[in-house]
Amino acid sequence: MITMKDIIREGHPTLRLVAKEVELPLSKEVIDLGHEMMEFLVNSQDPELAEKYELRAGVGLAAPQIDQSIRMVAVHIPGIEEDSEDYILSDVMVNPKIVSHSVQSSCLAEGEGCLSVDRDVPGYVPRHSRITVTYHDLNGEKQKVRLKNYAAMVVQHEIDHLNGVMFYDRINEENPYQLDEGVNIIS
Ligand SMILES: CNC(=O)c1cccc(C)c1Nc1nc(N2CCN(c3ccccc3Cl)CC2)nc(N2CSC[C@H]2C(=O)NC)n1
Ligand code: NI
Repeated sequence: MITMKDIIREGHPTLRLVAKEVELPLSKEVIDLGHEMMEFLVNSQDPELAEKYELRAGVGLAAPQIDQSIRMVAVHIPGIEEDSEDYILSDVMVNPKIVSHSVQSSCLAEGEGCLSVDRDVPGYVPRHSRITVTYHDLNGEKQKVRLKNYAAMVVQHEIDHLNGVMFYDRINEENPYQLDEGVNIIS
């Protein structure tokens, strides 16, 4: 199982690489890795398991974060309602591609955190408010999803990892809480 020791931290060169496209059909190794990445997110959100294995909670994980420079991310985004079993989005995305996006931008009101960044980096991270993403799932099926709000922020954060981009690259250096005209804040 993946634990925090498998997650590389900022400064590790792999985080700044452009990850390679995954060959189709998917190999057993890639499929197994995808399931392990999803298992990490599920475990990290379970209070007992997170404590037992000292996992930091996350809703997204990109393969480069476990030093595998391939284009695969896992997202496991719970509904906001307490203890609701339904998830806004839970899937492993192979070769995810943003095929269209809104002109409008949004950012998370509380900023962003990253499992590869062991410090608090305050500031708004402006991203596309809405995105349409195509990807292959672990069954090799082509998927197309339209995302907005929190899920759209998370998926863009993870796709950034596939292009060597860290969330703080997008924070305005002069004024981290700079808000351009029309940027929507998601709380
Ligand atoms: C600096 N301020 C902040 O971090 C921040 C501060 C407040 C609110 C938000 C909303 C913030 N922002 C932020 N909060 C999250 N979590 C909220 C808590 N949650 C979680 C925690 C415990 C159990 C189950 C779960 Cl579900 C895990 C996920 N996650 C991300 N990101 C950025 S996109 C990828 C995603 C990620 O997984 N990061 C590790 N950002
Ligand atoms: Ni991250």
